[in-house]
Amino acid sequence: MMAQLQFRDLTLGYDRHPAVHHLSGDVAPGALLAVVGPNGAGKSTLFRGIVGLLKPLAGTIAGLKPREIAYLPQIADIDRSFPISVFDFVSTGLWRTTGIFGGIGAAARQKIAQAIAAVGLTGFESRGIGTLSGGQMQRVLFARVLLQDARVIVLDEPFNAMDSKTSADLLRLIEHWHGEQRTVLAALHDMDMVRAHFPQTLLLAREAVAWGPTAEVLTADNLLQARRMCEAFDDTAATCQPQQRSARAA
Ligand SMILES: Nc1ncnc2c1ncn2[C@@H]1O[C@H](COP(=O)(O)OP(=O)(O)OP(=O)(O)O)[C@@H](O)[C@H]1O
Repeated sequence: MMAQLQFRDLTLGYDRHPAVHHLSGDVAPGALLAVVGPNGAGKSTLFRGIVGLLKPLAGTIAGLKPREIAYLPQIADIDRSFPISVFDFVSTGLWRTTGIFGGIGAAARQKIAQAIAAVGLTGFESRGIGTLSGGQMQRVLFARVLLQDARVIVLDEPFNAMDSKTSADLLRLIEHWHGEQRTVLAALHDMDMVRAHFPQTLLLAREAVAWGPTAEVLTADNLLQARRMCEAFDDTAATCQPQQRSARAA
């Protein structure tokens, strides 16, 4: 089956400084893939590349177009001072079908209400997003993803600072998406959760340390190697020139 996402010698970064380096691999349709690694390993950077917020410095990402992918950014990346209600924020999940200035009809309103209900926030529709707790805001982000109805879903630390009830509720939603054969990628730090619920794992430390079945990836050796590689990585290094790359591969 055709891969849903294909990375080929992908380098992503900022101001010509690589943050994800020479990543190659395929994400199969229906995969439930955890992306793990120490702080600064490049997980968010990879996700920004997948959803088109960052252009590759080198290499390629092929497969679905960014607008076909639903993205849950890290909660810290959301400007919650923006005066928008829960209902209106969740409704932006329909932009792909309605356009930014498209009207919202009765059927769409019902879908939005259903998405808000599915994450347990009925009654919060007219609240400003700035008045929500962190866990409530995370549920709002999930409702927006739900509404996008995308084949590929990319979740950046979806369980950050969340109580166990909220985590369990949202994990059920992810498992439901997996049951519907959607492809889900999630950046996570909780290795017990990854081992229990995510069949595939990519361990990242600027480069891929290991990628495959979770039990084979999350070994003590691989985790130690990932930590060492992140600590040793030179944040100020420039992107490799093509001739340097082929010399490395030789
Ligand atoms: N907007 C940016 N401008 C410059 N450098 C950035 C930017 N965003 C991230 N970086 C750098 O890119 C590297 C990878 O960061 P990234 O946020 O992708 O890591 P991460 O694995 O998601 O980390 P964490 O687990 O802490 O969220 C880090 O060295 C970081 O400082």
